[in-house]
Amino acid sequence: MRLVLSLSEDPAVTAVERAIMEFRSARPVVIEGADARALALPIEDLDEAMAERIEAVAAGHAHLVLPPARLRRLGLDREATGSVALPSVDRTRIETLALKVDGRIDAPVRPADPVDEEALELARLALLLPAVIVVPLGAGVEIDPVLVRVAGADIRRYRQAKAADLRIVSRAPVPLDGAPASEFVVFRGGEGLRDQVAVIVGAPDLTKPVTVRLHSACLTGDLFGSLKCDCGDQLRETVRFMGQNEGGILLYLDQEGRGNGIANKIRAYKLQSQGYDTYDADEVLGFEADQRRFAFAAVMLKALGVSAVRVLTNNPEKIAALKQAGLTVVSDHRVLGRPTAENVRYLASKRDRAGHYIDIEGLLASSCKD
Ligand SMILES: Nc1nc2c(ncn2[C@@H]2O[C@H](COP(=O)(O)OP(=O)(O)OP(=O)(O)O)[C@@H](O)[C@H]2O)c(=O)[nH]1
Ligand SMILES: [Zn+2]
Repeated sequence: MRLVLSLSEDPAVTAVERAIMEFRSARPVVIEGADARALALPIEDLDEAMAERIEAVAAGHAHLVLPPARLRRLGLDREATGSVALPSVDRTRIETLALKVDGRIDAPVRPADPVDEEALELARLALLLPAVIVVPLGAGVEIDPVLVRVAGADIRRYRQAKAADLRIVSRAPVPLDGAPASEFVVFRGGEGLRDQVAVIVGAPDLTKPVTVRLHSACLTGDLFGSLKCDCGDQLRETVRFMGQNEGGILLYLDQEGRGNGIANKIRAYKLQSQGYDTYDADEVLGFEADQRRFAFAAVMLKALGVSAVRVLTNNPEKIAALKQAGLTVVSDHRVLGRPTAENVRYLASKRDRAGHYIDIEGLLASSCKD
């Protein structure tokens, strides 16, 4: 007997979510493109045994897919994803090409196929290093045991499809220091099915522009008071400001490490300890300057009944994203942390390389007076 249980969710989305989980577990998946199929495996956690097994299937036809940021670091002038042939699945060579600071390109770089791009997107969605081994599969070739299969087109559509798919799963009052009348509202869904939190401070009047902040999670700064960034100060200053004024909504977004994940942020911190600045360190790892998308944050605000906002941020991208999503941005205001010996270079990089509105000289002058 065969029973059919039709899943309420979109099967295309389900397939991508299964594939993300396989990637996070260091298992390969099969990506089915319009006219090609390929086996794809992230390079993170590639052990000798898996390398040998991939080698047996690849028979010399594997290639390593690298994003443009990494190719630039390898000395190429490129704006597009590329792939390098792997005559053998050699872990040391793969690591050098994908990760090492002194890596240099040692073979021709071919333009990426659509399947290559989709494999890389899957690695990013899984918060892994953006570097993937791809083995084209000829027509009729089947792999045993059966691997998770996913359509490349579904991977491409996933982020956008999930951005608006958020629902409230729980809410309760949580009195905060300086803002006793606060409520936590937890949303679930979006990219990666993470939990995203809206903290409603006080009782903002939703018929007027509401003070809001989109705050990307920073475990090191928010929780441990790391001196490397300004996040903890910004978080607490926002709550204090909202508590003392007409209230507001703080979105605490699960976007650790500018969306790269905590593991990649700590990899980047290691590079920073060797002298790279915040954006160069990310580039060594293959990440473009900022991976974050903020459209889903606007969806959360709208779900809470907000239509016009005053934004607390120094980041022009956040302001643009809220406008793009159809919210009325009435004004934007700076929210500044304390400058420290350890974070001043980080702040300067954000100002100089990402156009953040940070008056470092003013900050330093005012912190000297204190
Ligand atoms: N990859 C990477 N992420 C970092 C680094 N330092 C801090 N972050 C992350 O950067 C993000 C900063 O978030 P926010 O404070 O919301 O954003 P912002 O872009 O600085 O904008 P505003 O604070 O609103 O002006 C957090 O996710 C941090 O974890 C770093 O050196 N590398
Ligand atoms: Zn931080």
